[in-house]
Amino acid sequence: MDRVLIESLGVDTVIGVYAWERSITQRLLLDLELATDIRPAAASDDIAQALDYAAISERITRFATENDFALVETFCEHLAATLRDEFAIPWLRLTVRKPGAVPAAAAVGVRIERGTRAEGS
Ligand SMILES: Nc1nc2c(c(=O)[nH]1)N=C([C@H](O)[C@@H](O)CO)CN2
Repeated sequence: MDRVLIESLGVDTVIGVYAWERSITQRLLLDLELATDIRPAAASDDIAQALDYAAISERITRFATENDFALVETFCEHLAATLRDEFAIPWLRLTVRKPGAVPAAAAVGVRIERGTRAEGS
């Protein structure tokens, strides 16, 4: 299956398990691979036939502002379900990094895959 990509999307959200994290926003960096068949979009040259990465990026930004989870895991799981449901995405890989959470690391985070990949993809 083909993929639409969104890389290093920055969003600001309330996220964290500690008390000091509950009253600030922190930046998360997201990478997404979204399975889709690009051939209908390519054949028609019509955005209506495409998985619109701009619309999905806007939805992710809104999701981040509307939620205030403790764990990165919870953010990931709920975001993956929201995107799969609203954009009819059969399979996705989502990586969420929290830069600065562990000062000695460039970033820490979580990667999940949800849904069913087409045969051989
Ligand atoms: N697996 C996880 N471990 C930790 C998380 C998390 O969301 N998932 N969060 C924290 C704290 O909020 C940390 O980011 C503050 O620096 C610690 N471990």
